[in-house]
Amino acid sequence: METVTIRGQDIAETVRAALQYIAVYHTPDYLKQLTFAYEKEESEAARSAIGQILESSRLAALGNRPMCQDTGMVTVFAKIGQSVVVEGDKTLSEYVNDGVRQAYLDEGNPLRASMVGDPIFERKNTRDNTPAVTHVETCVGNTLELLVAAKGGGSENKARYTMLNPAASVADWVVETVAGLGAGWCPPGLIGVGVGGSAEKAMLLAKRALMDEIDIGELQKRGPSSKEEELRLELYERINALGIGAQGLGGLTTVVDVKLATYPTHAASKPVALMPQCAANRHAKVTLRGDGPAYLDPPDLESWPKIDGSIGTEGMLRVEVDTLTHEAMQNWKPGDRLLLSGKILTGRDAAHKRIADMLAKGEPLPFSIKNRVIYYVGPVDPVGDEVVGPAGPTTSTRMDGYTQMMLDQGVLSMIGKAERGADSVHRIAKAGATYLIAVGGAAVLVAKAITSARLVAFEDLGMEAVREFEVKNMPVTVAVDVSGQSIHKLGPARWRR
Ligand SMILES: O=C(O)C[C@H](O)C(=O)O
Repeated sequence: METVTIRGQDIAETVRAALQYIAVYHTPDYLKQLTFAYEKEESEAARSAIGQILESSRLAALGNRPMCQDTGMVTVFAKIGQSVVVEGDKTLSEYVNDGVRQAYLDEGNPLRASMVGDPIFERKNTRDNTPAVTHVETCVGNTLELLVAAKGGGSENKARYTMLNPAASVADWVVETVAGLGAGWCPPGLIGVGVGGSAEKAMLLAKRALMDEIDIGELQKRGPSSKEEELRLELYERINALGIGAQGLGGLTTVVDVKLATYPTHAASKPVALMPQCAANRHAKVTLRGDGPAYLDPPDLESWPKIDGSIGTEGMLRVEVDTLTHEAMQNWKPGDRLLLSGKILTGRDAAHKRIADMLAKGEPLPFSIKNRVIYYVGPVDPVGDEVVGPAGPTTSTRMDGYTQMMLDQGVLSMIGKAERGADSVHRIAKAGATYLIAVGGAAVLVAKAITSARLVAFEDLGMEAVREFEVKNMPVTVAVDVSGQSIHKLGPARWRR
């Protein structure tokens, strides 16, 4: 076979372009299946959440801005032909990292840098989203195939693994595990299941499977032709019957597909990995052939579903957060939809830890939390005339350990996504506070409600710094009310089948 030389800088450029592309455009198969889910959804809350995700996706595509504020950790599956020579003085992974750096620091459409260099101690943001996680496999041939993905932290955090006994049921473990995941992985999405091989192989199988085309609709129509397909259908039905629904609000669709990949394994083993994929389903395949960088064709922007994903403000309670009191929150009930206006503070993982460290040392905080509303968010940097880039909520359970600390500081209400832990719910109710949710995955739409943003503290934390947002009619839903009732318990219980 003829040897082909592929320039390292073409690899970097291909990765750059692919990352910019997938940050902005949902894949057509996901859009199609999500639109189908939207059309058949009977739960009003879940239908509204899906509508907001679809509308936000359209705005992202039209405005060339990221569909989600979490623009992900880059994962690349590279398949390199044995007759390929990579020209340059760096490794393939280093060229991939060059592409990541260029994509995330793009001036026209900067993506959010989420990677921290040292995962245990300092956890300092690398500021350019490097490094990527690159898996390289060789094959016979003279092309380089790159499967480029950018996976959000919320769904990656819900990856699970087990070693089953050989006779145990894969389906039962998967369904039970999904039932216990909560909504931090931002359903409706996909579940990838990898079975077999060794422990690490099963994880890779599950992740790689997520990037196969969404085809459950066709599979349902034509019927299964293998045991694997039967298992996919069973999982799809059983997971959706759990009633978790969009954002965990309770509804008909929790997964838009279930992907399965298998590999031979040891007679004593049955490794099973479960990998959720959030609504920001971002991946693309590009092939380099030695004739320059590979680019993806721009999608037809007319092909985005024209649904009424706008927030119908009818029946929604307008709330002025600057004058909000405990008494005013007494009448809020789980599921109530509010439009917030006024000034809210932002803060997420690193800011909460910084606050805790300062309080432990007896240091004064550089801002007051008393009677404030805090939004768990790490926004994308703004461009042009934006005041802030896409700014959807992050998973609130990670802040559960700080709930009492924030309540002691006088916080009135917290905004995030997904359920709170039982202990947090109890503490929130005891303090007469509340917990609200915005729609994860509708980051562009949420950002439209933010009219100004200013840095308040902890600038060194990058996207995790504390900011003050002025919002106008920011749509949120009451998730935990002052009596400790939770929409994430009530909703799924109602829609479980
Ligand atoms: O980091 C974020 O902004 C969100 C994160 O992906 C999450 O879902 O919790």
